[in-house]
Amino acid sequence: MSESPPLRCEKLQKAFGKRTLFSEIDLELRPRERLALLGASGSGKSTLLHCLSGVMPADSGRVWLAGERIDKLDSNALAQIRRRKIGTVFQFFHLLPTLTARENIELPLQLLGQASPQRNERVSALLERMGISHRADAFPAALSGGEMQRVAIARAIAHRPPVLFADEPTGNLDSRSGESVLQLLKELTDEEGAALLMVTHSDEAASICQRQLHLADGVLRETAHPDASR
Ligand SMILES: Nc1ncnc2c1ncn2[C@@H]1O[C@H](COP(=O)(O)OP(=O)(O)OP(=O)(O)O)[C@@H](O)[C@H]1O
Repeated sequence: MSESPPLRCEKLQKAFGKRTLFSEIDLELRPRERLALLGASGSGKSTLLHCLSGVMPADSGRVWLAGERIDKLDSNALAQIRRRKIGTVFQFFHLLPTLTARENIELPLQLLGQASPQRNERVSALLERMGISHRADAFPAALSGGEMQRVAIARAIAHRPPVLFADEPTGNLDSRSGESVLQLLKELTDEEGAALLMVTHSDEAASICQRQLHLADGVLRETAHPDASR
């Protein structure tokens, strides 16, 4: 049996008041694929990401996460699916300030009821992989932006979701930390077999993706990648 696409939507439509941001959006993310979503400020990129990740209902259309249709679910069922099937990385990290780096990464595993020894093993391996083992017991306020984003990426992927969403993951980092965070995001999605949908304004960030889509006037257009082998 062929693998379900990690993410798929058909005829997705969203308006705010009289302004239709997009309509008739069809999109399929292939297994392990990284896709960049580009477009001018205000074109609706984040709104599309929110509709695809189940944060916000679309006005109409259908969305599947790893083969499960999510657009008609009640909030409990949706929360359960989102917990298992997606991880999200934000521009401003969104770490819980009262938890240490280790505890932030552990949280999604706890919510899924994973036993403590497996949790510890997974979190230690991720801390090591992200090069932040020495910061495991630090609270977010004591971490640099780059370190916070590494924790956030580890947290997003800890439960091995088939799809990661990232909204401007380097938007709040200097260029050097941004570059190393992108490299880690690329390597980690490859190693873990996760697909990635990333909203970005940055060509550098888009260059880690095999596919680039531009949203303009409510329409998605694919642009050829200048270096598809990256
Ligand atoms: N909850 C909301 N209610 C009303 N209007 C909204 C809401 N969320 C977003 N908008 C409007 O929808 C438009 C698209 O917003 P969105 O954040 O999706 O754009 P974007 O392409 O991600 O922009 P940017 O690149 O600046 O982050 C904007 O005009 C915004 O003001």
